[in-house]
Amino acid sequence: MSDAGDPAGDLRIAVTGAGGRMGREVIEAAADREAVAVAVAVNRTEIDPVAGVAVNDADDLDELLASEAPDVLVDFTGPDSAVAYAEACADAGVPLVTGTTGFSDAQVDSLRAASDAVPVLKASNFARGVAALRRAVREAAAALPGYDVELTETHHNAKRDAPSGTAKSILDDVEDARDDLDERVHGREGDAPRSPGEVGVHARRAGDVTGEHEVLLAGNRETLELTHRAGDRGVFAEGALDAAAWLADRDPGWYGFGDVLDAGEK
Ligand SMILES: NC(=O)C1=CN([C@@H]2O[C@H](COP(=O)(O)OP(=O)(O)OC[C@H]3O[C@@H](n4cnc5c(N)ncnc54)[C@H](OP(=O)(O)O)[C@@H]3O)[C@@H](O)[C@H]2O)C=CC1
Ligand SMILES: O=C(O)C1=N[C@H](C(=O)O)C[C@H](O)C1
Repeated sequence: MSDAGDPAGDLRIAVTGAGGRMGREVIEAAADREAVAVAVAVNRTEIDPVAGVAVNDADDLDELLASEAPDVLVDFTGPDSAVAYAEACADAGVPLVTGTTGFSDAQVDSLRAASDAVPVLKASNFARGVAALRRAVREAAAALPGYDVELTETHHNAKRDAPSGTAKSILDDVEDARDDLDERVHGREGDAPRSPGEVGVHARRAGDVTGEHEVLLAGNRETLELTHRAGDRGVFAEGALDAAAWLADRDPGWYGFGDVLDAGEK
């Protein structure tokens, strides 16, 4: 399907949401990468080829997974479709990498159910810098007991879910590191004094900002700010392809991007 060809030995990926911001980025990153070929690309609505790759109707995904047998499917779509695609992967025996965010707890349970049949890797952020930010935040939160913590994320004006998936992952990290913090307060208005157990969460949507996450830790006479800024979506696409290459040969189970980084593999 890809003009780049499909030589034996290549990692053959399927891409859902091929017409989306991230789907396009993944296809373009695959075209730039040796030994990765796009075997299947689908989109919900009809679109022109992306980077020379023909894009099929997402309704035909089951058939395409059966006929093309890709090594792994890379999904950046929306929560409902990601769950449906996970079920398709489980039926077809195709490992799944999903970077989609905004899932409900029940939807995460559905993804986990698929991981009984195939390897499933879910990550709210495929930037290596965000993985480092999360480690730094865990360490700082544990090292600064009693300090107030506030998280601010900024994204482009077309982002649907708020707060971002990355913000929620960071908040989980903070709460793991600090037992005394257990109340997420989303913005403040009116008479809203801060209580000790809260973590403030602020979601900004503006222009074409790719994605920024800032964690502020403040005591009475000092502040610490830890910030990650994504320069472009290529950083996420590269991480997702690294994850796809790592996941293709794994046993069924539930994985995160940290597993890829811990293994030290590209
Ligand atoms: N983990 C990470 O590192 C990153 C995660 N993301 C996440 O990836 C997801 C996609 O982001 P982005 O590419 O910016 O979004 P876009 O809106 O640009 O693209 C979404 C794509 O998914 C498709 N889609 C959406 N809903 C459905 C549905 N119900 N059924 C079938 N197809 C659907 C759209 O199809 P159509 O063209 O028909 O609308 C489109 O192709 C978001 O959840 C975002 O938060 C984003 C960046 C990095
Ligand atoms: O929708 C986006 O754009 C992004 N979504 C992810 C998230 O929700 O955390 C990751 C990144 O920040 C970009």
